[in-house]
Amino acid sequence: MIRRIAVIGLGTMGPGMAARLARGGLQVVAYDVAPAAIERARSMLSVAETVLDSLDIAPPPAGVGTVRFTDDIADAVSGADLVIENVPENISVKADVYRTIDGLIASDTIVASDTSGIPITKLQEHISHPERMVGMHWSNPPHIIPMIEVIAGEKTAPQTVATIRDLIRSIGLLPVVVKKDVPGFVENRVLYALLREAVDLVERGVIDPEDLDTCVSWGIGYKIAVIGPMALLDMAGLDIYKSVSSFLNADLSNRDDVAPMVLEKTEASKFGIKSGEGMFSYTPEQAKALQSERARKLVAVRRILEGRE
Ligand SMILES: NC(=O)C1=CN([C@@H]2O[C@H](COP(=O)(O)OP(=O)(O)OC[C@H]3O[C@@H](n4cnc5c(N)ncnc54)[C@H](O)[C@@H]3O)[C@@H](O)[C@H]2O)C=CC1
Ligand SMILES: Cc1ncc(C=O)c(C(=O)O)c1O
Repeated sequence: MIRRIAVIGLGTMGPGMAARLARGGLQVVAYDVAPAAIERARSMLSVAETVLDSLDIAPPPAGVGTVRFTDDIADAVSGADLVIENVPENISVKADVYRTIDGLIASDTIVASDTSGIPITKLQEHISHPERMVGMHWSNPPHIIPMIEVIAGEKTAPQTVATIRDLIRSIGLLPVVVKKDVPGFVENRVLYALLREAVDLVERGVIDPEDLDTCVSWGIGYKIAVIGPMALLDMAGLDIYKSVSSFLNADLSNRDDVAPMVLEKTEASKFGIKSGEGMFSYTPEQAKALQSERARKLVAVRRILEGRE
């Protein structure tokens, strides 16, 4: 039974995840190596709680469902039934965390990674009880998107997968168990196929970035929220898909390295909203306004999709 959860790493993903778990009645202890990240996470927590209210996700009874922040990793993980690791997407950074917590947790504590796509089998090499390690891949923003992928590595015990799947269900979220530990799992394989083509089209001057977003959001995104890709094939007709894919697949980007446009921007520390500039530019005020506007729209769409409006 999972009651107490340690969330390790409070950057983009950690705070919303902590808020959503607490709303599900779990006792969360949240830790980051950077004091500034802890401070930022504290303020993000109340923003996420307001969004959870607008999704009508009822608060748990008083006394359960709390988030406590700590700057001590031993304090964070001691007594935890589940540790969710949310540190940067880098095997050696993640391995350091696993090594640090290895001696601090019980042998049956589950260690989940929110990795975007590092195979769980690789991460398991760095922990002494690999049967208790599992992928638990949330989607950003984690307090709003209900789907979470659950991935077993080669050494993950089936019971570990079942426990995490049941936990996700028990707090009203939607687990999807991925059957093979492939890089990127399923969500990011699909997303990165789309992003590779989108970046390539902008880089080749086929379309401007703003128009690319209009085309994809209104042409594909809006539709795909209602009709998934497999159902869409049937709606369009497999005969049409066969004809178009027979000439188009060979023309799609098959780049197997990072696009120069992305390398150029990241080398200039243009990471997107978090640094004020990426594909577009953002003042701090614009970034804040954009975040609440996006949350408001995602909540409205989700309420409709769930048949609550
Ligand atoms: N950004 C996204 O949209 C998504 C990211 N992910 C995955 O979640 C993980 C975290 O991603 P983000 O939150 O975006 O990263 P981030 O870079 O925004 O935050 C990472 C946090 O980890 C902290 N950190 C670094 N080393 C640490 C350590 N040894 N102990 C404790 N904290 C440490 C950093 O101070 C930072 O606050 C990555 O594996 C990423 O691929 C998964 C889903 C979506
Ligand atoms: C660009 C990008 N990369 C990874 C992830 C998740 O792992 C996301 C997301 O959840 O939105 C993303 O947008």
